[in-house]
Amino acid sequence: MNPHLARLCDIAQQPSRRIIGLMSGTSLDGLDVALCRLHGQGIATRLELEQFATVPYTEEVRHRVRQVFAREQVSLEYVTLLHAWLGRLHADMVLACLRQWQVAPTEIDLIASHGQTVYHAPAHQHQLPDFPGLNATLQLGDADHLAVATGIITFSDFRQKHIAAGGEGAPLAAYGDYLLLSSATEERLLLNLGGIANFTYLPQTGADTTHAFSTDTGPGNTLLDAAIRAHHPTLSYDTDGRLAAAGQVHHDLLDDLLRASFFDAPLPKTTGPELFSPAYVQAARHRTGTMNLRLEDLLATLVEFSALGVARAARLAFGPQPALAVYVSGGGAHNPALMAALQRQLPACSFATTAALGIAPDAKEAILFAVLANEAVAGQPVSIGAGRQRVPAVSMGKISLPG
Ligand SMILES: Nc1ncnc2c1ncn2[C@@H]1O[C@H](COP(=O)(O)OP(=O)(O)OP(=O)(O)O)[C@@H](O)[C@H]1O
Ligand SMILES: CC(=O)N[C@H]1[C@@H]2OC[C@@H](O2)[C@@H](O)[C@@H]1O[C@H](C)C(=O)O
Repeated sequence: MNPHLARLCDIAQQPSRRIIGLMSGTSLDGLDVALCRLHGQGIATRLELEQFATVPYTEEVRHRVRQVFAREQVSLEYVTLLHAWLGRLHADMVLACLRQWQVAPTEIDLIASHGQTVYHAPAHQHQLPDFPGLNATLQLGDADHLAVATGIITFSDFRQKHIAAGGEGAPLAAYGDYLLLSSATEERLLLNLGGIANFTYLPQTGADTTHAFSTDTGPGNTLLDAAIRAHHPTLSYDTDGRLAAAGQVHHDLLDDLLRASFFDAPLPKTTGPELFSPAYVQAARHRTGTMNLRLEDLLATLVEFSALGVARAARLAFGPQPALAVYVSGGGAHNPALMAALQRQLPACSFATTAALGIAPDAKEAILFAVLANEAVAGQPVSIGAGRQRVPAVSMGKISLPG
């Protein structure tokens, strides 16, 4: 037997595994690296987050990713090179973290690498007649580079199996959220405010997965970050939402932003910066004569837009006045202007961060991919939701062996 496969069998039979989860999302802020110890599998999974770091992307990395990110037309040569280059970059970042944490690569069982999303194309969004009904998504950063450079067996490209089995490739959060955070005593909404916002609904049913689901809701931080970058190229975000808090919502612009059919489409659904782009905001500003809006007012309007996206999805799912315990994760949890807008839009909900449930809000998405790899080696495929909201029961991730 290939010794790496023998090692994988051993790893699958261990009572606990040390898995590094990697996530680099739509904000292009950096690579999230979560060193997790996962005990058991399935609904009995228990997480210890041993270490976490966000290794920032330099301006050069961001520039390179933006050459292809969410663009319909790109150089195929550039995409090809970026795939290998990001794989190596992520490997170097992991090795640097391990050195800093004084952990040898041989002490790690697996890496679970999400890769860098560069294009997300659910059928409802691309509507291309050549590919009717086809969902597709592309993450770059080939995992063979991670496996070879670190010597650690690496799982990657998790989204493709979800699509192959009938999903849109996202959000995958439902699986990990269900395994780590479902409760028999509380109905929960786990809201992630990344570049794109999404939530997972976990009914108060403990092990019954029939009514759980996750969906994207629209923009999270992506339009806010783009707006501030256009005015202050050296800033990557509106720190603590200070500028947004000093602005006024422009209601005509807000109404225009809400025109996208995405907001009325049934749940669950996914989206990305392909739709919610600076060009989308520019078009709405042209139509509403708000090209000269103060930055503060633009940010206040975009904050309200993100919050309304979440509220609309919650109302579609739970009726006019959702009353749920909401636990927030992702970078938007650090933006008080966004959190205040959410509380205004969903007054009957209570808000806390996932820290209240023992999950560091900035680490949650990277942890989710570690959980998916843990399930792929040691678990059973779990079916979540029912009807349209059902997500396929599959194990996800492709395997890269180090040699
Ligand atoms: N102190 C802060 N004040 C305001 N916003 C903040 C703060 N800290 C982080 N953010 C926001 O969070 C963003 C990063 O969020 P996160 O890392 O969750 O995104 P991501 O993982 O790239 O996105 P996605 O979940 O869509 O893949 C930043 O770009 C910024 O907009
Ligand atoms: C295609 C893609 O990378 N989608 C991301 C993105 O970031 C947030 C939202 O859009 C979510 O659908 C997804 O990530 C999380 C981790 C998910 O799959 O649950």
